[in-house]
Amino acid sequence: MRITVLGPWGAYPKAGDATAGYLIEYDNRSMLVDCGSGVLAQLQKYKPVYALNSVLISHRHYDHVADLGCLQYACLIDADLDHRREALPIYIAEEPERELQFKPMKGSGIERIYAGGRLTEGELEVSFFKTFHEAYCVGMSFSYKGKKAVYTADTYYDDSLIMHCADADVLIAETSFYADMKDARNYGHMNAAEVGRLAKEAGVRKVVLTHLPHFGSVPQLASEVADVYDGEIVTAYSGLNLDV
Ligand SMILES: Nc1ccn([C@@H]2O[C@@H]3COP(=O)(O)O[C@H]3[C@H]2O)c(=O)n1
Repeated sequence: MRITVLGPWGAYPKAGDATAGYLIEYDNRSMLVDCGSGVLAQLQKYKPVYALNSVLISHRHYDHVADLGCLQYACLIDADLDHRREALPIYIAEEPERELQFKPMKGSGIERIYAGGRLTEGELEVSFFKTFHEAYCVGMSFSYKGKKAVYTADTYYDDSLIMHCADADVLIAETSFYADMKDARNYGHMNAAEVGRLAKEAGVRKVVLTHLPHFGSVPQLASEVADVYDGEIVTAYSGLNLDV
């Protein structure tokens, strides 16, 4: 599978860029993971919106869903133009007892995903695990032909994340704060030292730092992760390809 980063920023996009969004391509299929601000514009650098087969949303914070309504409009227009024959399934993480915020539209459908759940699409298996954030949020583990990629989505550090990330070929980890931000947990996020610890304890082969902060010096994050973790470290940017 090939993962392309569409947006590496937390909170809001830098000029011309995007917040959380990842394109996963496998077996001639395309899955969008998170749909933050600017993601639709980034996506279309690589393929038309009607080429998407499914969408997964980790949680309903704006920097992960800001472009979702516009994505639904694109599906509506594509359906009217006959570019899209099947409704695009949009899977949104939400607690079982809560109503889903987004409503289906012509061209797209809305379905629920939750921690402990699974989704199988061809040879791609996705399992969802609980993360620790202000909104209900799921991390995602992708298995394809013996390879494993994990996306933490938004979370503070918790030892329970280790088993979900264990032995991943690639860990895409939110790295919202610098190592000296000891109370990252209070914001529902990880600092760079905690990302290093997670990558090390889980024994992952490569860690990709994402959900990047708008302050400080972003390259410093990788050196702070490297103080703890010996494997390969890449700081995400829009257009980064990860072949897993
Ligand atoms: N003191 C703060 C507070 C918040 N933030 C960012 O704002 C984002 C709000 O949505 P989120 O998904 O919880 O991620 C937060 C941080 O990236 C931040 O970078 N610094």
